[in-house]
Amino acid sequence: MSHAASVSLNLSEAIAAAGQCGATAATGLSAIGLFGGMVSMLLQALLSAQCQVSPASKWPADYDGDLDEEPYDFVVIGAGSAGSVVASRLSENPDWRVLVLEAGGDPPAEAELPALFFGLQHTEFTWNYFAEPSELASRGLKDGRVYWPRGRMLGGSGSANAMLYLRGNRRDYDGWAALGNDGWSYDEVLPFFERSVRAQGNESHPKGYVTLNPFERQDDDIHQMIIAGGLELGVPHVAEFAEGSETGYGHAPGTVRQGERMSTAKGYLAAVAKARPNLHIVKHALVKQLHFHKDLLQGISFERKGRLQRVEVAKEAVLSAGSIDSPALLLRSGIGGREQLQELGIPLQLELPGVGKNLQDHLVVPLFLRLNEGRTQAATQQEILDSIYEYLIHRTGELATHGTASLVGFVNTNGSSIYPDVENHHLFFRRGRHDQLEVFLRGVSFQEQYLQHLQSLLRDSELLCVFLLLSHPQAKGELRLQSRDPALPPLLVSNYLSEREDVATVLRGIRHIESLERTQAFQAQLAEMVHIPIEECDAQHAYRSDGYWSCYARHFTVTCYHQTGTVKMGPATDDQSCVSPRLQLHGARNLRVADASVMPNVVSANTNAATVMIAERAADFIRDDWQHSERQHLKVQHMHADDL
Ligand SMILES: Cc1cc2nc3c(=O)[nH]c(=O)nc-3n(C[C@H](O)[C@H](O)[C@H](O)COP(=O)(O)OP(=O)(O)OC[C@H]3O[C@@H](n4cnc5c(N)ncnc54)[C@H](O)[C@@H]3O)c2cc1C
Repeated sequence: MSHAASVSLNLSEAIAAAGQCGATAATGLSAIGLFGGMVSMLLQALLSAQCQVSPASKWPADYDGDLDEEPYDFVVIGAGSAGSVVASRLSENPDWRVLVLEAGGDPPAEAELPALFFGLQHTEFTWNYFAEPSELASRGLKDGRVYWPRGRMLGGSGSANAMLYLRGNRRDYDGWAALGNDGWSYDEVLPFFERSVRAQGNESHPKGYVTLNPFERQDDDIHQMIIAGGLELGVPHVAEFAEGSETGYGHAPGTVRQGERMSTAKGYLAAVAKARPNLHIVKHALVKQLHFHKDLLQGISFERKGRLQRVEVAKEAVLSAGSIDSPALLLRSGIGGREQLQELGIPLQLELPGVGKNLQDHLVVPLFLRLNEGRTQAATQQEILDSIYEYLIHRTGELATHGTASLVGFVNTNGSSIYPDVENHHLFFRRGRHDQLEVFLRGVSFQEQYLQHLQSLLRDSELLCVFLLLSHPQAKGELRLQSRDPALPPLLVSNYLSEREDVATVLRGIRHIESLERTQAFQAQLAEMVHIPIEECDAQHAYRSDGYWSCYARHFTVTCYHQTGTVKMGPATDDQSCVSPRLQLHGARNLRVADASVMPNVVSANTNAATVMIAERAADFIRDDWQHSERQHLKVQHMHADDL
């Protein structure tokens, strides 16, 4: 980031003078109009550049035709990370009519700018879910509840996420296969990862719809400090996470292109929708229920513009509403544990006790380091203005990236394996960027007194927040319905830090960050762990003792937004599994689930890449099954003809 301002414009004075300048320009006394014309051209260019960030033409049209005419071959519920992929792949066959029902609409402009992704939270573009309060975790958050947003727009959470592209570790997928999920080992899923993306620097890769690129690098001194600190502790610097998430510090590529987000809704849907009359996308369509006759899904009802509608399914439906809404929709449709459904008075359609169970998430304990106290320049208003101009006109600069967030550290805190047990993300706040810190801390729901304390430090220091993420949580949470009324959100239980092993791993992760704090690289930037005053922890424990850090972790337990596993994949012999290894709902003939909810165990990395891979696999299974049966059908017809 360029910290030097080239022109010393006093912004407040300039704004105050603007009114007077307008009056002078109107009377035309002190200008001949040439310069005024140039300024007006600039203003028009800026306004038009603003409109180009997310114009409606960037997104597929909202289908407004008659949905009752004939059944759709395939109906995909949710146009998120996974649903967009499934719908795009299925509609490659021009003979198949494909319908997508998405509860949200087009993403707002803010979703396009990598730097603003936290700003989407707590808005109408997110499902604003909160987990239940717990004695064991998240006590320093508002109402003691951790906020679990999911994207509610085309692209789903993939339009609200931090765009980091990481596949997870070979061992994750081999572990899925070992649970009886044939075909899901790392070597078997790798081609589906490759199929989904255009590799970095390869704009003409024939397979992938989603482009990967490095994030523009800002705050290079901070990147170097973290990498050098890691090296001092023996954690390697990894040029590329070649085989998923192996231990080391390295830069993750982003699902980003020329400074703009590249969600699957953009890459897979918008890119093809105009050319595919067999693909219909209906926005603001809130699916309410799945209708079965015995084991056959026949129709889907949804609400749109205040009207309840129903669409019929000829071949299959694919549920891609994400790890919270997919199980919730199944439960509302009578698919789940018998007792829970009976309690709510929902008629049992299909007994699948695993629906909503096995909820896994990467909990995060954010730790703050104060840097360069008293010796760093505060960000100026002019730099902020420059960054807006730079983004609007060139799609580069501070707004085209999220600073240090792309620098990821996978660490094994036992030092005994290359399989990481924690992952670190890094969020850097320059001195004076109270606006950025505010958006972040409000996003993660910090209570006001903690927010104010951190804000006060930013007056004369920089802050580095290390997002300490638990890679393999032993504790599992749960999703239940609190009512059959779809207007009421499901009840979410995080169970964060309810297993001793998880607390122990978090403690080792914190010790790793303390060791980093003591390295020469960190000391050169005057790094010092922030002691946030927490009454309960300070009263009961010596600062930095194990007891203190456990107490700290139980106050500041947030999420990395990786909820998974609530409609678990597994063989029919596992009574907690909900879908087969071909992603078919156990006990139903024509319903598949394809999204992050099917992961039997959360991968040891951020979950978007794995979700896209799952969706590619789902489309492949469907194509295989139906093309095979259509070929069989044709063969039978031909045989009949020959017989005649
Ligand atoms: C803030 C945030 C940051 C993240 N950062 C990263 C990151 O940097 N890297 C990474 O790998 N992962 C990241 N993740 C996680 C990743 O984005 C998700 O794992 C992934 O997007 C999940 O995809 P999905 O298809 O399962 O669900 P989603 O993408 O959430 O899609 C579900 C879709 O279904 C729609 N829907 C839900 N209910 C209904 C209904 N009843 N009717 C109709 N439509 C419905 C939703 O509106 C949504 O569009 C992040 C997530 C969040 C929220």
